[in-house]
Amino acid sequence: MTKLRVGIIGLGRVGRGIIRADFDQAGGEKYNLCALCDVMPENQVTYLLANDSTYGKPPVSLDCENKFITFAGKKVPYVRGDRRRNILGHESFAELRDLELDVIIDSTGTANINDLRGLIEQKIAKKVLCTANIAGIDASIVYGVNHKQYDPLQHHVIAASTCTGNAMAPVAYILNKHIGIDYARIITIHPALSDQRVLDGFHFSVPQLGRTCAASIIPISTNVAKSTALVLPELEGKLDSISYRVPTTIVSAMDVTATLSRDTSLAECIELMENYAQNELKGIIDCEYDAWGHEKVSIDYLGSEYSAIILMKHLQVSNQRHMGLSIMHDNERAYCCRVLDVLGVLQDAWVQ
Ligand SMILES: NC(=O)c1ccc[n+]([C@@H]2O[C@H](COP(=O)([O-])OP(=O)(O)OC[C@H]3O[C@@H](n4cnc5c(N)ncnc54)[C@H](O)[C@@H]3O)[C@@H](O)[C@H]2O)c1
Repeated sequence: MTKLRVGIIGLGRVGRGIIRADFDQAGGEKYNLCALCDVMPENQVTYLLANDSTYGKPPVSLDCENKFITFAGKKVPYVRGDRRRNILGHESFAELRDLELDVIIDSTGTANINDLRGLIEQKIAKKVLCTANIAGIDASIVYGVNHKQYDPLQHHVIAASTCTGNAMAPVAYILNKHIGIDYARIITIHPALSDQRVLDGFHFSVPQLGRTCAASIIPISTNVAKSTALVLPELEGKLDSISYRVPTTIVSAMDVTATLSRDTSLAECIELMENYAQNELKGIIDCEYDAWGHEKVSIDYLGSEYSAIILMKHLQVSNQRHMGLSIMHDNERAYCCRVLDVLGVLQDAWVQ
């Protein structure tokens, strides 16, 4: 099978994480990486790829020269450009067009739907895969939950949902399919992200994200309820969510309290989760039973590729209808692995 020609715009935590996940999983051979783009100069991107404060050194040698980043000897064209300033007709994007990409991943966090459709209209790529659920996309895909609904003829601008959407949706899918969810409140305890300030300062849209990130637990609204309902529309209106940003760098926790639609038992719920973890959602969810009788802490899940790790000791059912669920996930690593999985879905269904 011909490998898709893939480009990535936005080489931040997620953009670089996608490249790294591909090298870890398949020596960089899963897809044909043909273009990289960010506002940074290529030597800074290379420096950040080679020196990752969270994951350490990558499993590949890196180098750079004018307009190329080299991975283990393979030269990948690098385009320095700011899509916000002038994507359409801008010289740097003409360079991208010449690379004849099949799919471009947008992991900038700054795109709107017009930007993304523009990439297709201007023939920069045939499909766009975005790392956020922005308004107006053709489909949001959570691998393991709704990836079989991908339709290459209808879906051109696709999102691989969000990190928390990928953690919540598989578990919600299991519960809703077999027991039913009347209502759930989802609390995410999320590590700091690059949209926060190191010290008090200006934040263009959420003032509390402008507060010193290491000094506070910062409550903010989050889209995890919406992201889950996007792939499980039957849950629309039944979910609420809030996020607390905490001063850690990686691994997110999720605490869910759900009212179920029928009576159940802890034993039934354990069996359900175990069954999916070993079969239909193998590699996507994991049931965690501690280490030598001791509970792990968030950093112990660094590098985990599971979308959701269910802390089985904290799975609770009370009064047969109320469920408490604790989940952990490596918000970068697991998400980047799912982006690769969604790319695989696009590749398997490639018709152009
Ligand atoms: N960090 C996570 O855990 C995580 C997980 C899942 C999804 N996401 C989503 O992925 C997106 C990126 O998140 P991130 O954490 O990697 O952010 P980041 O700030 O680390 O990276 C964004 C990168 O995009 C570049 N960029 C921004 N605007 C650009 C433009 N107009 N043209 C070219 N390059 C541009 C920036 O220079 C930066 O390198 C966000 O939408 C975020 O919500 C993040």
